[in-house]
Amino acid sequence: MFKIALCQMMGSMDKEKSKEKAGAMVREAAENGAQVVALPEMWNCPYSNDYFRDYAEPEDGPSVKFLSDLARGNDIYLIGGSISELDDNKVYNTSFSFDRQGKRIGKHRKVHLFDIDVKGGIRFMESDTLSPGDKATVIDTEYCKIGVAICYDVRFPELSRKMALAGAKLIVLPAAFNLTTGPAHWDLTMRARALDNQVYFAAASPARDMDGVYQAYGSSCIATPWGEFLAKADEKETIVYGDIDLDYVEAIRQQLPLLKHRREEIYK
Ligand SMILES: O=C(O)CCC(=O)C(=O)O
Repeated sequence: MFKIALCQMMGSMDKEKSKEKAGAMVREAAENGAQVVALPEMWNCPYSNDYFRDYAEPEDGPSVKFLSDLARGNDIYLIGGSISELDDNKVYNTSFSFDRQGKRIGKHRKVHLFDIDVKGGIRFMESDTLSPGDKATVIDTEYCKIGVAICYDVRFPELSRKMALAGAKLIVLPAAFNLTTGPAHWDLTMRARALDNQVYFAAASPARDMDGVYQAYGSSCIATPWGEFLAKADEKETIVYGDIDLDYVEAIRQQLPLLKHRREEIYK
């Protein structure tokens, strides 16, 4: 059993201000007993193609160092949301993870870029500025294996399934849905990924800023392996907490052996 905290923080155009906010929320979560803490997608960069390149940093840049210090200083595992990462003149939407000593234990580049055009709703073309990652990410912690994916990645069940088959009992998703697809699909998708993989599924969103360049849906949440919500935020700045019970994962997997009943030979 361990406690996870999702920091639903209000972003800012000012990177230093975002760092201060992230630092304060992670500290508060650790003081409240969280052993694993997650930040949202693009927590230090406005979520817009206009800004990704300007705010991008290399993996040895100050934001990654800041996250490592935050993990070590608070003695927690940190899933560092995602930041805009610059590598070889390409920009990625990347999540870095750290152990209690601040050692980097994971790096996930968003695999599925958010290119959609919903009539009367939202058009967004991440691929105008971002490049995709090319692998699934599962990190090792003293509690269990944790899968890490980013936002739109959640819509591709194969990725979560791959992480579950690689041993993940918890999947953490830094995410920033919007006011069109959020109300329609957020709850359903998070619960479905938890249910069909019999994992805890924890999604960390930014708080909603109606004056910002992007209005996030908020609703950071933790779904159980039974497909229910254990905790869920509204759209305001807050920290969402939940106890991850690994015995419960095993119990559900025994009682309803979905993962065992798979017929891979038929799906190929
Ligand atoms: O899938 C969606 O509806 C939202 C995805 C998104 O906002 C993202 O990938 O950043």
